[in-house]
Amino acid sequence: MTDTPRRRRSALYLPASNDRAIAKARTLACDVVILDLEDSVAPEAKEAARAQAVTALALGDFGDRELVVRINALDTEWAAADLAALAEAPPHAILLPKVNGPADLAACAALLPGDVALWAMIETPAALLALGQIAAAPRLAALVMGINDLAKDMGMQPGSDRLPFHSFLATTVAAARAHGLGALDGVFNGIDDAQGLVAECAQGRRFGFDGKTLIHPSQIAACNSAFSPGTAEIAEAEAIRDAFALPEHAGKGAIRLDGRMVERLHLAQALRVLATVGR
Ligand SMILES: CC(C)(COP(=O)(O)OP(=O)(O)OC[C@H]1O[C@@H](n2cnc3c(N)ncnc32)[C@H](O)[C@@H]1OP(=O)(O)O)[C@@H](O)C(=O)NCCC(=O)NCCSC(=O)C[C@H](O)C(=O)O
Ligand SMILES: [Mg+2]
Repeated sequence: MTDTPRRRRSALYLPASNDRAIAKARTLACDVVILDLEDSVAPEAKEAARAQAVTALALGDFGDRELVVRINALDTEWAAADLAALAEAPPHAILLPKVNGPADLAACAALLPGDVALWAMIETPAALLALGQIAAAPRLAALVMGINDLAKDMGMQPGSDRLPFHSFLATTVAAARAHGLGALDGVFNGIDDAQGLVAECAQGRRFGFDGKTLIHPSQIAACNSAFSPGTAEIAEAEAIRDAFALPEHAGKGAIRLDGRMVERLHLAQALRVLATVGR
């Protein structure tokens, strides 16, 4: 199987109130642009930000980048107007913050234009307890970690290894995989900490995320690199593909390759890696 899901290595948030950032996003190497109407926009700028998001979407020119708008939470005074405005210029997906359970997603989906997907932020304690039901919601296409809000609501101190979050990172990826959804890791707040970013991207990849949400253009290159297969991974995938293609391995489920067992599930994984790099 060589299905190639959409690449979502790097998803850059930007306040929709910031027109310079919107213009810049059209030139950046991120896979996803998330126009934020929520926490990065001050209450007094909410209406202007919404109007700027609609204008940006109508103008387009974002190339292949997937366009997502994070609206305000459903229990705020702004959410209904956000959804109504986006019906005029629909993005690829709407990201709903502060999701507590599947009812929030159903309420949002009922107001969405037909072909717009729904993404859910996993950033409340209630969402962690309802992950399975959230992930099963109709029209949902991706789960996005919200580490800052989780840390706030749970009184947690993430630390550089994010140890208190490990179980949540793993169960979020499990919920996404069980329902065929994308899974994006949370943001790294240290804009000037390049080493810390590299480490956290690598950690997110080990947990199985497709990519990471970002807050600054300077974070994109490291993130794209961390969530792309490296030279060794590509070479290994080619070796597995080539080994299973040998006549002596025809019809075998498991073979020996370089001193270890390789099964057809590894072949499927290898073919997916190769598909992402067009081989
Ligand atoms: C964090 C920032 C406020 C830093 O801003 P600033 O110091 O002004 O940035 P620079 O001077 O370094 O900017 C240089 C140029 O790059 C553009 N820029 C900056 N950030 C972005 C961006 N995110 N996207 C596109 N372009 C960007 C600037 O406009 C400058 O351009 P130019 O003037 O033309 O040279 C700022 O980076 C920022 O606002 N970042 C995004 C913040 C955000 O969206 N936050 C919400 C998401 S995070 C979150 O909520 C996570 C989750 O919910 C949770 O709970 O964890
Ligand atoms: Mg948040």
